[in-house]
Amino acid sequence: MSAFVPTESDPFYEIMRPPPDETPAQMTARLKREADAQRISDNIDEDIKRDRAQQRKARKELRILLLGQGESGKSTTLKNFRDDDDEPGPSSRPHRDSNSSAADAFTDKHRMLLIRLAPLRGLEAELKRRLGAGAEPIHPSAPMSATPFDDPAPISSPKRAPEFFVRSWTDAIVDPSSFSPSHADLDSSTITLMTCKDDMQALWTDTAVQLALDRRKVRLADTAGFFLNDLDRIATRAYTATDDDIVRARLRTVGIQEYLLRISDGFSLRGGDNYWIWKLYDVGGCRTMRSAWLPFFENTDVIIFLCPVSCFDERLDEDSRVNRLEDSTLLWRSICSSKLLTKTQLILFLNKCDLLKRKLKRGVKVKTYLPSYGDRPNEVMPVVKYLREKYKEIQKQHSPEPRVAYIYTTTVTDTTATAKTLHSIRDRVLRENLVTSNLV
Ligand SMILES: Nc1nc2c(ncn2[C@@H]2O[C@H](COP(=O)(O)OP(=O)(O)OP(=O)(O)O)[C@@H](O)[C@H]2O)c(=O)[nH]1
Ligand SMILES: [Mg+2]
Repeated sequence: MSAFVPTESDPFYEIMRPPPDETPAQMTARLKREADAQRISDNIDEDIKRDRAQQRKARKELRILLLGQGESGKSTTLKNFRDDDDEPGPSSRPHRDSNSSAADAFTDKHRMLLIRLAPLRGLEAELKRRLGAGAEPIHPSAPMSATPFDDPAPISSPKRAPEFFVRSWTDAIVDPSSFSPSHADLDSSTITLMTCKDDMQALWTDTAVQLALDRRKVRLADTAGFFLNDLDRIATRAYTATDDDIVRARLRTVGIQEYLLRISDGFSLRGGDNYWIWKLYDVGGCRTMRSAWLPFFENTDVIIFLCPVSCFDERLDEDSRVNRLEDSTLLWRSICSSKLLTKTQLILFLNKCDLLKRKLKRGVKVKTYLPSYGDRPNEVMPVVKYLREKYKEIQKQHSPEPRVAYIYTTTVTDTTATAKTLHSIRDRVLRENLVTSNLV
């Protein structure tokens, strides 16, 4: 620890200035006194923090922060905290229409489809208006730090942050019936979608269109919020959103959102009276939003950090010069080394394993983008193992105090598998916090 050395601009300079005739021995003694005072002050801060944590735990309250870069799957993980037993249905691949026009040329038929589908542009604008800022694409910005929260200067109260939303836990538990036509007015958007359904299907299954997409390496089916295979089910009057639809829908998180969940001590969301309150904080992950994270570090018991492992060849939307995996690694290192988070339980999700599998199958080589991967096999298991070791090592090296590594490989759009992961996490988190709060 470095001792406090006053500068001339410091208001206490006159009082704290070393005496002009200080001998080396006096200086050593003074520095020791100052270091001791600093240590006592640090210990008091620590005690206050521990007391607050104990009080929260005595109230059976836990604060959990979801962190990770934009599109890493934080909000999707949150949706999985819904205690719903419905199995998601499998989605089918697009079948190509063998009767469609000549393989690789656009014709009058395509031009006609474009004209007939024009109302969808108006529909898109209307939906964006209703959904707000989260539906807008990010525009690339000037270079920004990956970890703006490392600079402790601009701490602002979360309550005063302009983009802070508080939601109740009933909002987090989405009621599918609220999507049914009896509740939602069958407005012009629904009607436009129904009217355009056949034309959208004709365009999507058209061989020339599919070939053009292949040629331009546009992989729509891998992109967020892909629903074109499900038009028959979705573009209808009776459409009700399924669990699978909810986790695949994409809306950027703007600012920080708070959700409250009641978690039973019996490790089930639908428990008896004996429950914990979990306060979950979902943050916007792109670089422009990360400075808002810092105020939430102070009293956080658990962090679930998402690293999308499929992103090794992708770049950030907000800064196209930055590789996504590198950004995620920088973030993880900074979270691990943060002094404010020394006592925080870190849970790492190596997410988007399904997309990693598809990408490797297409022949994209990890080594090209991550030279340190070397000559290991270009397959899912070795890639995941490599990243797991890498992230585990970062945690070990950078944590101010030793802590357990909780690492899960996930595909958070797979609600069945994620339910099992979250169940195991609930179990571990509750057990650990019951122990630290002396409740067992
Ligand atoms: N295939 C696949 N898609 C995923 C997975 N995890 C998330 N997604 C999709 O990726 C998109 C982004 O996920 P979000 O949960 O919105 O990401 P986020 O981290 O909340 O992003 P920001 O709010 O911008 O910080 C959504 O369309 C998800 O459906 C995954 O494991 N596999
Ligand atoms: Mg989000």
